[in-house]
Amino acid sequence: MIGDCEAAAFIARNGSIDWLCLPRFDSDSCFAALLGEPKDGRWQIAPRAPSEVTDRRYREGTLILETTFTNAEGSVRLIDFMPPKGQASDVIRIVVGIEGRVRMRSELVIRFDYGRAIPWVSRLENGVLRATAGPNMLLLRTPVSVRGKDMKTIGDFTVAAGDRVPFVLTHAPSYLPVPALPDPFSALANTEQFWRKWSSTYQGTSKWSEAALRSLITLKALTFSPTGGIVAAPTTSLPEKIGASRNWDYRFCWLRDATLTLLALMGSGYFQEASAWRDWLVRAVAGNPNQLQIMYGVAGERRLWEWEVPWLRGFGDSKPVRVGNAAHDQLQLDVFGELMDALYQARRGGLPASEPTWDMECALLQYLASIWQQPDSGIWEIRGEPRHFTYSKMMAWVAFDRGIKSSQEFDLPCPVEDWRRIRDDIHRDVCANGCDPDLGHFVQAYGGKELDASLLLMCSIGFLPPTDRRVRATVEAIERDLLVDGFVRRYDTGRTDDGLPPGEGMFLACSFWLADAYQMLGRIADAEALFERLLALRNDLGLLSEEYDPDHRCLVGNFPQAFSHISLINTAHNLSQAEKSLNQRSEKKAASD
Ligand SMILES: OC[C@H]1O[C@H](O[C@H]2O[C@H](CO)[C@@H](O)[C@H](O)[C@H]2O)[C@H](O)[C@@H](O)[C@@H]1O
Repeated sequence: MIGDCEAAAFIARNGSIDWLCLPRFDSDSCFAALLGEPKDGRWQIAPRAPSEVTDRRYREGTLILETTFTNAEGSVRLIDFMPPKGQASDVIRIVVGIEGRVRMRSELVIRFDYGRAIPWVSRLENGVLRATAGPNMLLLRTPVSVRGKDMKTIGDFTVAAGDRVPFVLTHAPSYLPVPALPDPFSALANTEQFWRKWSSTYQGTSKWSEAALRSLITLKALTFSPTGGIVAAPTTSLPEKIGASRNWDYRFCWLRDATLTLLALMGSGYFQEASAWRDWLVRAVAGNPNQLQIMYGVAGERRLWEWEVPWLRGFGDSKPVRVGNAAHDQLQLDVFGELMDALYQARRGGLPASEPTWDMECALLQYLASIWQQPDSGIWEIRGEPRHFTYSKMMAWVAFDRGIKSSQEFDLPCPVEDWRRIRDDIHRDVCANGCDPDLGHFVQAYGGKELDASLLLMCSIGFLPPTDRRVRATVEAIERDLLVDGFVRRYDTGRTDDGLPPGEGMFLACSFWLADAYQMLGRIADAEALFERLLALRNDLGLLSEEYDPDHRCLVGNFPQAFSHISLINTAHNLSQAEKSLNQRSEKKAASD
């Protein structure tokens, strides 16, 4: 992935940009080969003769991708990046000759509207190629001579050691004048400086700092900088099981994912992003609390209607390809808890507020008081009948708990006696109905026997201490029933009616939560071993998707997913804290001996 903090492009190992939506993450795509075929739009730059990728990496601390191809003719490096967006969105590709004389080809297939709209291509006086379709325009500038063939734009060229051949692709509205196109070499220097400066804020010193920093850079890339909104992932419909139908559009801002991002950013010293997100949140949820949505568009849009794209065959034939997300109008009680917790943590972290949020928080809790007893769709957004999910109720408890703490610690007025009473009622209700007396552990939903990995969070949210026998029993039951190859399923899709055919990968965020639960239970060696195994699942560039398929040994689901990267950062911090305290304890002991 490369990106400009407003959109992201995905580059395959064969040098082909197979996914790109411009100018926003959630715009219609102009390259959709990832979800279909090359004819659905892509841009490949690669050696003409068969070659191998001998190296692929990000420049240190940046989102600038370098891919090195080697073949019998020599070796070239392809540098791909998107400069932080200025007037227009640009994708810049520079081919650098390393050894020999390598014959190269650029093959550009522009298809707007998710692969459907073939643009009208013309050449401007200055040699720039212009592709126009409806409201969109893409401009290509390169010293390479390009020609049209079979509805593609082809450019053949040869690169000798030391040569640098640039390509600049710029998006702009078709009804505006052609924007100034950037100089590719100074754009490279500026982009490198931008990311290096951003990365230098992170002061992590543990053995996991490098992994955490890569995840932080990924979260930054998922942040829509004009508004501060954070998308769950920049892709749609990458399947949770190859060939199946659990394919969703993640190019929106979930309150849950984004709130956890806020905490991970603040914990890593990134207060500016955290504060931009908090301001986004306050704008998005402003209004009547009974209209609160669980997700919004990057600028706070509310209408995220879901539709299917029948002409795209889907990644690995996984149909349907969906745009929009019907989960946007579900009731998910946990988001109230995540919101109240984030705003409480923001206060504790001293995050400056652009607007006071306390009145809004009071209104949210007043509304939650009237609905917490309702069934909901839960953290996993089931599409079956709403139920009384145990974790949703625990998070309703969190909402009141953090409201009370905010009021007490920051001297904010509230009906504290009422809130205390409701908080305690919810706790009693969860312990009475969410914990099965025969099994001795918590269960997914009231009255059921099923397990759910969200229950792993009950200690870290403060609902019960790690010493509680029901907590230990729940972790042990999850180890027994939800682990496959040591990784965690969120629930058993064969036994929980989620409205969908069963079968999906191991949920990576839940696997990190198990490592956190181990750490809280004092099982540090287990926690570290699981964390190391999870790190090993990252692709060669340090990126994680939503899930992992242990049978096919591949990442599945949308990519890269904020939820997975947030969890990685949090677990890295938890484990390094645990190591620090262990070291301090042994130092103290050594001193007293
Ligand atoms: O699997 C069913 C649901 O999957 C998606 O939701 C998941 O992703 C969200 C964004 O990262 C996350 O907040 C949620 O907890 C996950 O379950 C999908 O967006 C839903 O529409 C779908 O029902």
